[in-house]
Amino acid sequence: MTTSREEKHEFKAEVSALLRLVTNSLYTNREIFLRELVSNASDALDKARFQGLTDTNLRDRHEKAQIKVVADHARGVLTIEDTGVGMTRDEIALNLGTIAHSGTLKFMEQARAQQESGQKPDVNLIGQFGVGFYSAFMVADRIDVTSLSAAEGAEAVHWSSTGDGTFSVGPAQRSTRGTTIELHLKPDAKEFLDRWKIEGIIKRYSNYVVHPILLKVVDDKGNTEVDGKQVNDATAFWMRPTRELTDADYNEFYKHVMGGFVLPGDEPLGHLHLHADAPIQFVALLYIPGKPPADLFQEDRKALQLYARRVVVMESCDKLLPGYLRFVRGVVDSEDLPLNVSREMLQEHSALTSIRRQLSRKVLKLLEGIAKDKPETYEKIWDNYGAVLKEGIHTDSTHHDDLVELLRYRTSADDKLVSLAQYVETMPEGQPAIYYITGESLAAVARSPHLEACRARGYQVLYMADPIDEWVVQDLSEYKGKKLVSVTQGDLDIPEDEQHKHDAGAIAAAVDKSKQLLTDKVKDVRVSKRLRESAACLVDDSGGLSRNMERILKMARQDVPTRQRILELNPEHPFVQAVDKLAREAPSDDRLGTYVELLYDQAALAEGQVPDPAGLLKRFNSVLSGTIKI
Ligand SMILES: Nc1ncnc2c1ncn2[C@@H]1O[C@H](COP(=O)(O)OP(=O)(O)OP(=O)(O)O)[C@@H](O)[C@H]1O
Repeated sequence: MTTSREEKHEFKAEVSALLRLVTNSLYTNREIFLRELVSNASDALDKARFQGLTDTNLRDRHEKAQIKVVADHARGVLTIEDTGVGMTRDEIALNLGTIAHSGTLKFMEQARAQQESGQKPDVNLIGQFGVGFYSAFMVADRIDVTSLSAAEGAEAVHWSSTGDGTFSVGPAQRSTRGTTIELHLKPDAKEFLDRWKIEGIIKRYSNYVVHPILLKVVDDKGNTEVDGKQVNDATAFWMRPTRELTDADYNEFYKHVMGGFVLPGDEPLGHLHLHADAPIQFVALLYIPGKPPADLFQEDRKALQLYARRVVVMESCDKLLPGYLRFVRGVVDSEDLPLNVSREMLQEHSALTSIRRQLSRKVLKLLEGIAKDKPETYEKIWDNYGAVLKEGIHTDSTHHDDLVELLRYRTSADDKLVSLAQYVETMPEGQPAIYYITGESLAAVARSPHLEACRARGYQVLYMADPIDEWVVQDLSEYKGKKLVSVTQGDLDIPEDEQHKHDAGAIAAAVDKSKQLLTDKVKDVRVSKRLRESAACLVDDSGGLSRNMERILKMARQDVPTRQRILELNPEHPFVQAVDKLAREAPSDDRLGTYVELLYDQAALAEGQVPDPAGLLKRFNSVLSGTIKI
């Protein structure tokens, strides 16, 4: 709805809080405000270009796409102007007064957490949270926005605020579509009128913006000093031939892809620059980010940018790579995509499927190459994205074998990551299977008694501590003819060494007594082949859900029944032997109940669980008091 009156509005509470933070406490890196406003202008130009392809009624359809930055020393005003889609009255009040998405809150949470831990809130990442516009209040004590929407019939609108909790919206004069943002610079921010400073900032942060950024400078007497000098490159970086580009160039463009800024030390761990001709013609420039993007596990995460002949057609297109490669960021530009269709139709276009097929293969090849030639870099990739990549084992049967070769695990041998190929190569002679253990964390699996027999035989056990590993092992029953065997499930079939050979009836009395006394706690009791030092452990049946899987499903609020487990006793353990002796010689001795319970307690404790702490203490003390002789 349009109205000719000037109206005052209050910012939504979270915007006010954000503004207080931005205007009062952040004085490092103030220059990023320009990057944010230029990026908004560029987005608005992209939108206009895209809408103009299908909407013949769009205002100023053939208007030249450009961004103008005007430094007016006489007025003390810095202006950023674009010929983009503009905003209607309703849009301006919504976009610059409330928050259409949850970005502000997330940004505030992060800033607050930084403040609480004694750090300065990092304003640099403000753009990643979708609240970049407000960063302009770091340098301006008043902002005037004039905009004319490209929509048919829209009227020009003026927005103004001093960032103090309110803003006003009213009519304006403007004849061509686009947006002008006037920053009335604070007395201590006049440096942002300096020509060289502005050029430096634009080159640093916005060089790869594909629209020309033109600079005009007016001196303090009102004379034009510079008129319309183009400051940025304004070329599509990805169209340049690979042979002309250096690693430094690629790293620069990486910053652009990541939204203009990356944290210190965040250099891409690899990149892929692909010029493909058949069956679809496209160029892709993809990066493996040095630091995991914050939205990696969010539904609305960013994906690759899709261009059709240098025009952005989708800011974030998740059809170009499978979900398990979602950490890859970059640009895809195709000659073969129709420009004059809706976004929905584009999403379903067959060219995307073909591009996705090629990109998936190439990214996996890139990873394979890094794993082979730069194992240390690959370890970083694995630590950052291994849990995401593993999803592919379960979801992508086409690339199953390639993905299996990319798997890395820490093992019971040491802290190094190994591939399955390395594991098999270094297996001692006679080792019949590949052993693994799944659990809640690396620390938890490392102290598990289930590893004892494998350790004693010199067999490495793969540590699987990501929830997704439970699905991986379901889809990977064997590798190079060797079965993958869980050390926590089933009757572990490890060849026994001479020293530890014992017959199944070795501790028959202890086993029988435990079965009898623990009927409501365990499904069965048996002699263990996997224990060497510990007295007892709990194992799962072979097949069926593992204990860890049960835990994961319960955390995901799925209704899974708790299955009873099997208690295994170590026939070489003195406590087990003592219980066995007592059970044979005095089967009705009252103490047997306590001892057998204690065996069960130990097994549960080894897994970090104490089902009955009070009972455990009582049992513990009754045994201790019996042993201390004064
Ligand atoms: N120059 C402009 N032309 C048209 N719309 C604009 C312009 N500047 C801002 N807007 C609108 O205001 C909204 C809020 O801008 P803001 O910079 O705060 O966040 P954002 O642009 O959504 O996030 P990000 O900067 O991370 O892309 C934008 O999404 C856009 O709709």
